[in-house]
Amino acid sequence: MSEQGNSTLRTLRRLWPYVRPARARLAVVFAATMGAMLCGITIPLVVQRIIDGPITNHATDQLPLLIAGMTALGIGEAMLFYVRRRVVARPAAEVEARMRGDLYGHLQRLPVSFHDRWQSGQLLSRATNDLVTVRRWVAFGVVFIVVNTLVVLIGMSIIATLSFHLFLVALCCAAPLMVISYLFEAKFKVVARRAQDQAGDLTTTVEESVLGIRVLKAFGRGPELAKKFAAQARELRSTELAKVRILAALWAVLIALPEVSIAGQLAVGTIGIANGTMTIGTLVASVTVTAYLRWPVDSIGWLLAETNQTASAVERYVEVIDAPVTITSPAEPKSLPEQVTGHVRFEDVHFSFGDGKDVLAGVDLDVRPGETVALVGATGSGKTTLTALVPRLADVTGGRVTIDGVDVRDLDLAELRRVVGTAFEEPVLFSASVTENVALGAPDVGEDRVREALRVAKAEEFTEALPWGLDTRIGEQGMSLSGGQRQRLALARAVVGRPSVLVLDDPLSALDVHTEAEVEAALRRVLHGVTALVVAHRPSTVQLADRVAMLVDGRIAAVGTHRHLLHTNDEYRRLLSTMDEELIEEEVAS
Ligand SMILES: Nc1ncnc2c1ncn2[C@@H]1O[C@H](COP(=O)(O)OP(=O)(O)OP(=O)(O)O)[C@@H](O)[C@H]1O
Repeated sequence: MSEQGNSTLRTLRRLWPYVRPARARLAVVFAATMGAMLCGITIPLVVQRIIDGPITNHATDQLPLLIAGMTALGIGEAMLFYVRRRVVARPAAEVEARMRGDLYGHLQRLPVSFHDRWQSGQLLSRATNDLVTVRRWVAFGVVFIVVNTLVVLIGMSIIATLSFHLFLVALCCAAPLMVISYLFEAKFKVVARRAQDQAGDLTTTVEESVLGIRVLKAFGRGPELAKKFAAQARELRSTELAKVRILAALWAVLIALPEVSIAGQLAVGTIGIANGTMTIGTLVASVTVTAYLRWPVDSIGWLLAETNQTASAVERYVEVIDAPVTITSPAEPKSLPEQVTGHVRFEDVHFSFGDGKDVLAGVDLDVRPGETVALVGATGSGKTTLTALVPRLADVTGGRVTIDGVDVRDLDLAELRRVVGTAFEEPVLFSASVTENVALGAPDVGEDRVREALRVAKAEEFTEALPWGLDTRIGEQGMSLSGGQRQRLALARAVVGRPSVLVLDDPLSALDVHTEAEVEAALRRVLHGVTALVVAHRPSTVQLADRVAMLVDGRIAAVGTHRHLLHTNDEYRRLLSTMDEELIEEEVAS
């Protein structure tokens, strides 16, 4: 078998764990399909008996039996095809569902760094289009490629037993089929993979433009993105057309070959009948078998296409499913003390995104229990990266982060994330009720705890005023809520599990003065009694903190109270001046 064919088989073998549980029912499908095809291909032999018997001999005594046999074969074929159709749907759908479930679970376990690298449209197309291709192949492709190949072999054997000369004619037409299929497979696989990747890119563009519709409208960039979409769609169309061209050429040959075979057999058979070396029944049976083989032969082209397309789909699937889950719970996790104080320490912490550049180059920071430390630094200085290390959204590449003296990597992930509450710069909300969105922070809490969290985050009033109160389904991305409302819901989510440590990545970002005041008030309450590390882009956030840590060149350049740093540190003053000139002047004057 060709290298290409080998790699296709190797790839398809990855389906086995998913197909295994459905193997009994798939075996029934195979048996029913094979049985149906065998019934069909046996009918010409009965025709031969009728022609060479009752018709040639003008004797009808055997006719009822032969007609009954033929009818039984026809009914058997129909019933077995019925069984195939009835049985096949469920195992194929189960294979698809299991694969999709695994993919989804794996995507959840994969680290944030994986999702940073992969376009969501590519992941989406793998979870949808590619798995539909797999289901179709399991239900249809794999069954018929095996059954039809066997039927072609059986058909050829029948022709061989009928007449060696007719068999030679049929074989001469079958040989080019093998060569063409071989050439076709290599070519089609490349184009099929390209089409699937391009479909993924197209999905990404659609997804990005839907999610970013406000930005696109605000900046009038819709037409530009439409152009990008049209270009990608054109590219995909031309790849699809290339696929069609390859298939069309193959089909032309596959359709022509049986016709040539029938013509050749009629020529050779007629000479045989004239010479008395062949019966009419033999020729009719051979031609009928060849005609019956038309569908199995014709179908081989697109079944190979489907097989290649499925191999590409599986290849794309395993690219994701084989991606290593690098952030996991240790085999023997350590425990935190019963009363967690929330003492967070960064000890000589280094971090690199794998490009050889240290974003964090030896960070030492001690956040005492119950203290709020604001993290400031120039844009791109690594503030978000530093905060991500506490709940292990990323792992340090050097040094360690500890909570109450225990390295976060030694803790069970579920326990760590129970202890550490997180809110991000972009307060993502899901298309679910207010309660469900908040309870995402601690799934096993009851409604009273959700209400308490909403109260703390100053979100109770507006959520209760929603049409169905806390049961109101808030739109995708929380679009039906204002920025300040979304921020407060994200804060409620961060505190609902009563964490000992809070990590907040710029919770006042992109708010207007009015909503900023509301969220700030919420923050004051949220921060009370927990250890908090808060990324600050605004002087107002800085003022909420007990101390401020300034990140410069991957290290903490200064730590102290806001007032102290303001009076003693030029760089801090410079940094803050980029945030709010007026506020600094007021402070310095006082
Ligand atoms: N996934 C990534 N891969 C490679 N580099 C990254 C990645 N994410 C961030 N960086 C780089 O790491 C550096 C620190 O980024 P980070 O987001 O932590 O900065 P920040 O201080 O939070 O910035 P800002 O104040 O603008 O939010 C930046 O130079 C950024 O370009």
